[in-house]
Amino acid sequence: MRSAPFTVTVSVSSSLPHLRPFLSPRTTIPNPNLSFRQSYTTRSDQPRISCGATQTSTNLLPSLSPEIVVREARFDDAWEVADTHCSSFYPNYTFPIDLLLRLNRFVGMVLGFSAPPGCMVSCLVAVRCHELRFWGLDAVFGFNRGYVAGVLTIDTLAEFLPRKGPFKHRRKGIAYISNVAVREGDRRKGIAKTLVAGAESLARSWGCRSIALHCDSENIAAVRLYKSQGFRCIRVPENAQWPEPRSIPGTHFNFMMKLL
Ligand SMILES: CC(=O)SCCNC(=O)CCNC(=O)[C@H](O)C(C)(C)COP(=O)(O)OP(=O)(O)OC[C@H]1O[C@@H](n2cnc3c(N)ncnc32)[C@H](O)[C@@H]1OP(=O)(O)O
Repeated sequence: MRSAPFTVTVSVSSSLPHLRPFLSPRTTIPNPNLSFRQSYTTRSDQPRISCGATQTSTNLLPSLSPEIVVREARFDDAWEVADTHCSSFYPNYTFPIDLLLRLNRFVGMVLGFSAPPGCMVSCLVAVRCHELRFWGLDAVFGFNRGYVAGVLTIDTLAEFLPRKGPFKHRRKGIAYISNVAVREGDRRKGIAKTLVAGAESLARSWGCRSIALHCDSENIAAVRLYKSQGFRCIRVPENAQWPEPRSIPGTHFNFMMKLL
C-alpha cells in the first residue's frame, strides 16, 4: 500500500487545559466540546487557533449512523489517527518498525505542521461509538468515547497541483484530499464514502470550487471509491511535470477531480 505524505494539522480540544496557553488571547471559546482547527493566517506562519468555521463545518459533516460519526480530529485522537493510518498503509510491518512508524506519525500530529498564510489543513476522523451504554455515566466520564475507524486529510496547500502563471502562484479554491484510510475490520461499510462527503462539506465551507486527489491507479478499491463519489480522472499531459505525492518509484497515479 502506498500513501501520500501525511500533512495533518493537529486540532486541539479546548477542553485540554495544557493547550490553553497556545490559544491566542483574542480567541473566544464558545463551546468547550468543539474541536479547534489550526488555520494559518499570519505572515510568520505561526499557527493561530481559530474557531467558528469549525462549528459550521461540524454541523455540516455527515454521519453514517448514530454509531459512526465524522468530525474533525482532536488532540486526543492523535494516536488512533496514527494507528489507523499505519495499519492501513503499512499492514505488513512488524515490531519494532510498525511502532516506529506510528510514533513518527503521532509526533508529527502532536507537533503540528507549518503551512503558508491563508491555507487550511484539517484531519477528519470517523469515530465508531461503542454500543455499550452505562446509564449515561459513559458520557460523564468519557470512558465510552469510541474509537477512530477511519481518517482523511484535507488541505488547501495545493502542493500537488500545478502552479499558476509566470510567478508560479499557488492555486486557490481547490481542496486536496490525501491519506484516506479505514481500519480493516471496518471496511465496506461506507466509512470512506462518508469521510469523502465530509471533506467535500468542509471544502465548500472554505470557499473551494473543486476538490482533487492523487490515487494509485492500481488501488482498485480507492479508484472505485472516488469514481462512485463523482470524481473523474484528469489526463495529465506527458511533459507537464506536475508535482506528485512521494511514493514507491514506478507508482502510477490517477489525478482525480470533482467540481463542488
Ligand atoms: C487519496 C488517497 O488517500 S488514496 C488512498 C486510499 N487508501 C488506501 O488504499 C488505504 C487502504 N484501504 C482502505 O483504507 C480502504 O479500503 C478504502 C479507504 C480504500 C475504502 O474504505 P471503505 O470504508 O471500505 O470504503 P466504503 O465502504 O466507503 O466503499 C465505498 C466504495 O468504494 C469501493 N470499494 C471499497 N472497497 C472496495 C474493495 N475492496 N473492492 C472494490 N471496491 C471497493 C466500492 O465501490 C464501495 O462502494 P460499495 O460498497 O457500495 O460497492
